[in-house]
Amino acid sequence: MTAGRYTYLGPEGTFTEAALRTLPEAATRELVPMVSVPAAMDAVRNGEAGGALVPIENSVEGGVTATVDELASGEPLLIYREVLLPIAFALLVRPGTELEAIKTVTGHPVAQPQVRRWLERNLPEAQWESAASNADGARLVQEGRYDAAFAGEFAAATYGLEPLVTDIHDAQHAVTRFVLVGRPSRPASPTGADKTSVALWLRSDRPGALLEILQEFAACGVNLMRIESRPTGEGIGRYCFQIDCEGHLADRRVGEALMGLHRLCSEVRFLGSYPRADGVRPALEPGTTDGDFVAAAQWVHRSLDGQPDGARPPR
Ligand SMILES: O=C(O)C(=O)Cc1ccccc1
Repeated sequence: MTAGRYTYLGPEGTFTEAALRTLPEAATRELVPMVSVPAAMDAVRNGEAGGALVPIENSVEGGVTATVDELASGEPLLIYREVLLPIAFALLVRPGTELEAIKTVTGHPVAQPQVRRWLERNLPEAQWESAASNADGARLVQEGRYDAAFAGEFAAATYGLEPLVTDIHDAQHAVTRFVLVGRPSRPASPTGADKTSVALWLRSDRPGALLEILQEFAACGVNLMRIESRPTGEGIGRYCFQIDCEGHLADRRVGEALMGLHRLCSEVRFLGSYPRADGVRPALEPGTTDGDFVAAAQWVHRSLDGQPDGARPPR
């Protein structure tokens, strides 16, 4: 039963797997590790899996480009959930390896900026090589390709390694955000603490084009949580923007802002409205509640019907 299957960035022992296992429904699903983010997402596109968990951004390094680009291209997928996971790395080695013997280290490219200072201080001569994921780095150490890998301490047992150093993180409170994507269908109902993601392409390259987009959010009182630009591959200066904002598409202020984007952009791809992992409810600006938008629309209709509001003194 493929709908019950969830893929994730593998192999076994990634932070992504740890994040996936925090979801209650993971206990009843078949969890299938994939070799890359695109492979995990394509399995959903072609119906082999009902969902995929992939890393999307990190509080130190920013966007995970493979995920950001996959969401903007190919068959559309929607985000249904997000998971936040605090990240601390362990330096995993084959049993008996000592720190002085380490000449090569590996890990996911997003891991490197999170351990850079630790490496400079403790292994200044070691050569870094990127792996497809942190657990894949651990697998490569097991195979003898590298001397050490930065990964979750929990990955050690899976690959017959031992944690030589634990709790490595240059920045305190480093957090990675993961998203559960599925084929497009109705977004989950609003919870009051939601987030909405879109990808957009500007209609033309002219002064103020991006400002016009941002003004739509500002005018509707919608707070932005992430904005990222990615090259489209169509030439220097051609960008796709991805934006996360507070609120659900069903919230009037969000719907109005996105309608503005639809008018202004050559393309807007809705990437989902889903509950915020931190459960934080937005602080609304005066005049931006659902009731305010409904009252404004009713006022327009009353005016068109020849029933203006009660006599107000002219200003
Ligand atoms: O899930 C993993 O282990 C990954 O390789 C992706 C990643 C990279 C850095 C921090 C968290 C997740």
